[in-house]
Amino acid sequence: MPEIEEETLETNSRDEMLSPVKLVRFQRRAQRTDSIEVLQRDLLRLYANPLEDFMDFWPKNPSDYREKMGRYTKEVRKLGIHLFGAIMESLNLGGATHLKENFNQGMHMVVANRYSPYQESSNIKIGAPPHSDHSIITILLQSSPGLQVLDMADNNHDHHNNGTWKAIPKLEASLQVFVGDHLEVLSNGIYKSVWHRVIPISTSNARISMASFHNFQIDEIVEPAKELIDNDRPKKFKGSSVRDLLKYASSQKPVRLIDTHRII
Ligand SMILES: O=C(O)CCC(=O)C(=O)O
Ligand SMILES: [Fe+2]
Repeated sequence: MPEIEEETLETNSRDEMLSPVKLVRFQRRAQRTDSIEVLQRDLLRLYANPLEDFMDFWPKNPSDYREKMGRYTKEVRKLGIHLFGAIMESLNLGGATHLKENFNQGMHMVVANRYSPYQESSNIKIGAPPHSDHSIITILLQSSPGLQVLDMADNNHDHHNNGTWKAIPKLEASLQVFVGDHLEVLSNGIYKSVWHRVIPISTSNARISMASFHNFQIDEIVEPAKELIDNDRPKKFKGSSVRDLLKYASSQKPVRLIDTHRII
């Protein structure tokens, strides 16, 4: 059976999930069609909204880390807010100020992933197993290729075992934006979250990526917007919070929590 091992090296909060800094060696057994392998990466997770509440907990080394990371998270957050506004407009929810307010006050989690060079001889492979993100949107910066998304074009979205993996190229000076599970819920299934993975890479350099997860607040229940529910499109999901999604993710079930919350 799949299982997860997380080694927490540093933690700082009474609410474990909101611990402002967490350095983790993340290992997960991934079931491939013909074998089981252990996938590993190192990650540093930081919270970044409100920035002034969290920045004091961030690493101090190198000495310009907080300043540079602070600048990046501020800019990426502005972009997230801008994109969320555009997405709301695309759903004819431009006037739903409570949703924008929820997003503005929401959780911004930044995860820096390090995939060390992959050694042919090791039985531990370096990568990230197939998953979708818990976020509303994720904005990703990557140093080198390795990321793949599942093309669901001719596939029922409930079944992530089928479909074709497509490599995402690394484009210079660009960011990638992913739809996460909570946008699928909020949009009542109009936007679909992206199933993705990082395949073991065999370069001599480490691969670094920085994922910014934009969410509502951790205990805010996300439900399909009532404006998007009608006879033709009945309510598709029950509500869930980010905390629910994060807790469930660590239990490593093969389906997404939101799929267990499907009403139709
Ligand atoms: O490293 C990447 O490119 C993606 C990482 C990822 O999917 C995640 O942190 O959720
Ligand atoms: Fe991801």
